[in-house]
Amino acid sequence: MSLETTMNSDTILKVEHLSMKFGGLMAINDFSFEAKRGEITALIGPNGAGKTTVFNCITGFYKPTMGMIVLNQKAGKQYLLERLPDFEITKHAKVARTFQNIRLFSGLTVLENLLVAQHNKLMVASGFTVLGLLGFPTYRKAAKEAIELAKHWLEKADLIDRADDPAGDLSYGAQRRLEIARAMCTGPELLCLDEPAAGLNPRESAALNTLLRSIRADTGTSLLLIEHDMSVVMEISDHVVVLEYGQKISDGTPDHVKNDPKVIAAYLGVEDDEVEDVISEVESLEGGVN
Ligand SMILES: Nc1ncnc2c1ncn2[C@@H]1O[C@H](COP(=O)(O)OP(=O)(O)OP(=O)(O)O)[C@@H](O)[C@H]1O
Repeated sequence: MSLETTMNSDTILKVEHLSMKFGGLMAINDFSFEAKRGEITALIGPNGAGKTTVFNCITGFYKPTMGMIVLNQKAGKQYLLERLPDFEITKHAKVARTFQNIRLFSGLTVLENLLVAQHNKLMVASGFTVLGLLGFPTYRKAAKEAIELAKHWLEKADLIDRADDPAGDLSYGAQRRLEIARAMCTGPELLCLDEPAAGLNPRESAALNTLLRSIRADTGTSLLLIEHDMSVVMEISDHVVVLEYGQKISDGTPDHVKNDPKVIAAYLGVEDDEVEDVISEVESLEGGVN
């Protein structure tokens, strides 16, 4: 489903008045934010704040109780994601995602995982017939291009030397990069990453940051990530949105959010009326250190 509305072309994603209710629990309550094209936007917040629920609404795994989610493609075509089934969100709106738990085909090789991701393209080239098996020229050309694209992303993810190894043999950090490479092979306009740094050691975390930065620099893909690792968030994000109990409590640059009293209070778990005390304590500690 597509529509034409006036929207700033710099905006890739606009979430408006999103609410999601599970029985009596209001997991997301009137949440709005925008992600800019070509930027890395991070969605952060304490455990249970509603981050994964927002992701699931954007990627079609949940249908929100209320609200609108507009995906604004580079060419100007817009999609109301809350009305689309998940496979159309991937295929037409060009939103790809990774999961908190790695979901690779562990028995297939690293390269094969990236070719499976391009299955749709190859099926079209085969005319949905046995032409592929018979080596029809259009299919051969598409298959060659698919391998080239896979190799490109294996280079970017620093996995080219492991192309023929089973994906299950890779280290945890390498599997995370493979998942991202696989998502990039689908040519997404928006890539949603659910805790990409979870469980990574500092070296793997640095390799992940390099990959995400190169995606931002070299492709038109915008990134939206949920992340608990603040060093990753503060280092690579252009824009940070903070959720607490399903509501937005802060929105801005990493520096703005880091110094926002509401965010400090949310992470320290203090009540609103204690925020000022916490801030002055933090400031006096900072004064002491400097
Ligand atoms: N399918 C569901 N059914 C019922 N409640 C749910 C469901 N999914 C999430 N919730 C509830 O919604 C709230 C938000 O959960 P969510 O997983 O979105 O938070 P989160 O910020 O991603 O947390 P974490 O950082 O721990 O992953 C929680 O109270 C959770 O228990």
